[in-house]
Amino acid sequence: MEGTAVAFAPGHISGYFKRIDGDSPKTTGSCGAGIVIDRGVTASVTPSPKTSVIVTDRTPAGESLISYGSGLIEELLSGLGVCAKVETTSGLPIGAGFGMSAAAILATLTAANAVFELGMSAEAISELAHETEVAHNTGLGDVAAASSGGVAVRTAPGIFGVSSRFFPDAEICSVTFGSIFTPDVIGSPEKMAQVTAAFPVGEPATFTEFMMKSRQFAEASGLIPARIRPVLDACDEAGILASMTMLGCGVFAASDALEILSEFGTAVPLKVCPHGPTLLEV
Ligand SMILES: Nc1ncnc2c1ncn2[C@@H]1O[C@H](COP(=O)(O)OP(=O)(O)OP(=O)(O)O)[C@@H](O)[C@H]1O
Ligand SMILES: CC(C)(CO)[C@@H](O)C(=O)[O-]
Repeated sequence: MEGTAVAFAPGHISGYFKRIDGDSPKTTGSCGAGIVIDRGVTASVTPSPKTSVIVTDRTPAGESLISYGSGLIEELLSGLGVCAKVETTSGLPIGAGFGMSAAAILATLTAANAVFELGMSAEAISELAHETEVAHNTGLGDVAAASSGGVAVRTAPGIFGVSSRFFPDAEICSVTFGSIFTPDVIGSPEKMAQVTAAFPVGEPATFTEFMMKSRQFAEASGLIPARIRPVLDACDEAGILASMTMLGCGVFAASDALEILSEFGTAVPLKVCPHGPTLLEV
């Protein structure tokens, strides 16, 4: 095997969710809804005698090397029986509620599938990506959502749980102050009980309904960090719908809230991504 394959997978902002435990990682996941966003992870995969992973981010705040090595990606490749030099570049900070782990897995698998000619279908890639996320507690519903585009509503766990997708031409804006370690939250039965109790009734049919349900959920979930309260207040005052990025210390707002969010940190304009993982180069 020779050459390099490069793939992109979109990130995902989860607005609300509840954990559903099945009898295997395949049937475990979450219900909820979130936005598949146009920033995500680009992965380049080059066959090599030994696996190595370089994780970088190229976010609006600048570019930095995050780590040499990623247990998640190394385990994934070893499970496929291949060795490669992998470079992942995240367009948004890792751990901040933008679903970068799911995007990294989906992008790496899409590129590895091409360069090693593994013959996996898009469905098989999503299935393996979802099982990997759940097994590592790094996400529950991000893979199901980011396997395609739009605002994704999930009514069952796993990759077949998306009941609807809609594609608003919305200006979205986000600001983040750092990470919340996902495994600490989704691995805690106490936190998950409060999250489940906060799950909103009914499914959103419009972007406005999605934003309202997300905020209602965030308030009732007990997950809102004090650090983001002034940002939510400023959006409320300006009549802009906003909520917390699940699971990160950040806010996402509907409409062009760049000016307001920029008062608090580096604000990022985002769009709804119309597609899932894409092969860019092979
Ligand atoms: N771009 C990446 N490349 C390689 N590994 C990654 C990448 N992003 C995340 N990971 C791995 O996933 C682990 C957990 O990430 P985490 O789930 O907190 O991030 P996230 O998916 O961006 O956040 P969230 O689930 O809140 O949206 C990280 O510690 C890292 O090992
Ligand atoms: C658990 C979660 C909020 C973490 O990103 C997400 O995977 C989801 O919505 O299930």
